[in-house]
Amino acid sequence: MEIVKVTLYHIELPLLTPFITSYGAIKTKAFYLIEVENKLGNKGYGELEAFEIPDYTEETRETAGLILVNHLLPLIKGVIIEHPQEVRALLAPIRGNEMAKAALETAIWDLYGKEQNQSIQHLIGANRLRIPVGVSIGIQPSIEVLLQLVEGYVATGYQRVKLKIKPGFDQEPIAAVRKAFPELTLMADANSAYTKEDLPLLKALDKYDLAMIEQPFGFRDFVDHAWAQSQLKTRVCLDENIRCLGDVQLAHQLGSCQSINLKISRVGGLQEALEIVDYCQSHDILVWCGGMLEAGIGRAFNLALSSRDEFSFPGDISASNRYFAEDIIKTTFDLVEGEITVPSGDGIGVEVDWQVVNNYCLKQTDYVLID
Ligand SMILES: O=C(O)CCC(=O)c1ccccc1C(=O)O
Ligand SMILES: [Mg+2]
Repeated sequence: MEIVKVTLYHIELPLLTPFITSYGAIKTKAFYLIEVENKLGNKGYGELEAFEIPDYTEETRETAGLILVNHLLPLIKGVIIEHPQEVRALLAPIRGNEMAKAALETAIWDLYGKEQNQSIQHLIGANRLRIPVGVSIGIQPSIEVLLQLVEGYVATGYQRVKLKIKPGFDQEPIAAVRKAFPELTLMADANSAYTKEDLPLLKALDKYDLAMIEQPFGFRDFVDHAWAQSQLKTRVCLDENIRCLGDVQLAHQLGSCQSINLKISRVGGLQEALEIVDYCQSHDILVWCGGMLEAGIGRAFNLALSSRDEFSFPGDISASNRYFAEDIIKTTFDLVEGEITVPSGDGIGVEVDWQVVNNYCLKQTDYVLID
């Protein structure tokens, strides 16, 4: 295939409730929907998931959009792409900027799947029809509110609950949720809110039988995480500082974690994600699918990836109605007995709902890649 046109749709979908982490609050899902078009006029879609503020990783929607347009598109202009696996090497001259790369790469996977009349799920060697999922819960104003929320999600069928924590909101909420739900698969995510000095605090969480604690320390740290993992009973999971397979290898060799939160966007695309899955499988690392509050296209990619057999631990892939009143695709992802059905149509297997896109699109820009 040859990509002859790329369109970016700047979309802002309101979130039903703000999502609050140790570092800030997200009130709307602002992103680019990216459309790639081949010579026949066939189209593929991806999402650029970088947030508005560079407080999760360094990229923002705005910087990633600029990198995509000014530096990535020229690298694919005029290139015949036989398989989406080739895209990563084409984009390699540009350092970092994983979310910009993932947006383009996933859109090309979708287009390739449509050209071949095959689902992404099938293309990546996965075949599970439904996958068990979990929910990630932001920091709440009180323990009572948190308990009510957890109760609601558990009653709805979510098979695992992740609680956001920060200094001052850790022991109490975890103790309370564990007491109310003794059997629940429960974990905590600190989004880098702690330092080495806080180890006693983290050690005190060992008694709550957490499945893991995600990213307690700095977003570029491997050494302190290794030290923490050696002191803790609870598994350490890394999120923010895993940007490529090499980071997973480094973490494994140093003993920085026993689990990886894998996000397609944070590692630069589906191909890198698949190689990370293989490495984790052969090195006894528990790999599971994380989330970026994805809208429908990104969520569909997460479902496809999670339908690989290696994903036994329920990921952060909630149903559409956990975040959105309206989504940009024609189907919704519903929770049925704690599971969500993986899309099976060609490519990513879901159709863009243009009426919704038009309602929430702030700006559309076309880039023509032929002279
Ligand atoms: O439901 C989701 O999409 C995952 C939510 C989540 O935990 C998260 C959301 C925004 C930024 C970072 C994170 C994270 O995994 O740390
Ligand atoms: Mg996280």
